[in-house]
Amino acid sequence: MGVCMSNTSGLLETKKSGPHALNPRGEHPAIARTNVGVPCVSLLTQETIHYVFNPDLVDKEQCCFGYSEVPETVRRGHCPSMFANGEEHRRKKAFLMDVLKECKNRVPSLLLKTILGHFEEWSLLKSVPDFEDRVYYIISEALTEAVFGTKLDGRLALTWLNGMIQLKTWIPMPAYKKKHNLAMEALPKLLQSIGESPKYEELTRLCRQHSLQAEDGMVTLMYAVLFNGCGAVTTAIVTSVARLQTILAFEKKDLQTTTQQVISEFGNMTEESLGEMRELESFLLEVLRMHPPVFDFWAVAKKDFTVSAGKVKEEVRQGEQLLGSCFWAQRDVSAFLNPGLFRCRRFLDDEEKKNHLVFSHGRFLEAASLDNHQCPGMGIAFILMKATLAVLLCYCSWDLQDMPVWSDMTSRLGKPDQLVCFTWFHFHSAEARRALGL
Ligand code: HEM
Repeated sequence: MGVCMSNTSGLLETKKSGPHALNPRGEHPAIARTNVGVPCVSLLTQETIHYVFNPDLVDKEQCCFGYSEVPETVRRGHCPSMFANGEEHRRKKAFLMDVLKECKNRVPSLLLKTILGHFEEWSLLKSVPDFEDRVYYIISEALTEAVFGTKLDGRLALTWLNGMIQLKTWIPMPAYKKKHNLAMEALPKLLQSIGESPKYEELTRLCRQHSLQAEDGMVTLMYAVLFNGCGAVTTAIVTSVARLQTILAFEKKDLQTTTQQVISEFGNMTEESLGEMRELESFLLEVLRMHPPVFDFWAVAKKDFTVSAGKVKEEVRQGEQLLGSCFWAQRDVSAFLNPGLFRCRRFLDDEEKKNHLVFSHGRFLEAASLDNHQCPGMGIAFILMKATLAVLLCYCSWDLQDMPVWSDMTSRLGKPDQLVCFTWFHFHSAEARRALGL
């Protein structure tokens, strides 16, 4: 079961093969000892991945994802909620959950307003080569306006995001270093905009209520919104647009018709009407099953324990790194028939299947809480993803530059290998405004 490899060769293999490095012979092990840049015990099935979610057994390593890290220079030494443990995590998560709860009902209308403005602008362009970045601008403008009362500069936010993660290696990485320097320069500008935002006083009051220093709270919130939130949502939208290209024509037509029916019935896009778009939801869940934006969940054993899967057992020692592979757990044949096949209606035909999704750092149907690291932004994420895709499906036309192909490169976060670009884009703006009562 053990694979002897140095950190450097392990890292290079992981960079080359992504999650396939964990399953090189296609044997689908439940547990594997390997080296992906650091030695780790990887957990690859529905049965074993849950050990990585158990705070009684594991802790988060401060600001590290196994072989990579978020250096203190891009977070002013503060520790975002997803890397915090125990009491610090509880305080930070409680603060974030309060903020997200307060702003959620503003998200649909702010998003639609932002989408209309951007799509009208895209329509005037000859082509949209930077489609991926432009989705990030839409999502971050809408979400930052909901949270801070003013939109933060999307380009600055993306510069910060793109330079945040650094590899732990001696190999010189000039491209990473350059992005890191740009991210460091973006950070004070973003914090300044937040300091001048209409909601700043209210947010710092909330920080005090949760015993957080203002800057600690703001960096934590910025990370949650721009990294956890906008990063993952943008990726899922881009992957969905690529997937729309690969499904059968009648399946795409069905998605369009059923979404259009809901819009006609409600005449708007609110949490309620979005909740009725069940075909679109099943399509999205299938995108997130096959192409989760976060492939790997990392943790460190805080005591010795045994991981078991049927007859297979592995002793884990305190201090060892664990890697829960969301990518493989969501391709586990014990839960999903033909897991390598993209099936739009998989979650419509069988609702129970949702229990086996773990892309939110735990069971999809289990709520986020102060005692777990599960994503507290799922409600908002589905509003953002469904509303954007509904407008794209019902009121836009485009052509992709390349037929999407997936070799599951970790750096692409679930998106196809090549950048997703439009050779042309048209937005039926008047029709959209009429249908949505805008
Ligand atoms: C499809 C979209 C999304 C996916 C797939 C996703 C997934 C995840 C995952 C896997 C984690 C755990 C990361 C880890 O601990 O290693 C996480 C945490 C988190 N997410 Fe999301 N997320 C999404 C959208 C959002 C949105 C829209 C927000 C905010 C509005 C958000 C806020 C957070 C926060 C604050 C955490 C940290 C939780 C904690 O500290 O316990 N996420 N998310």
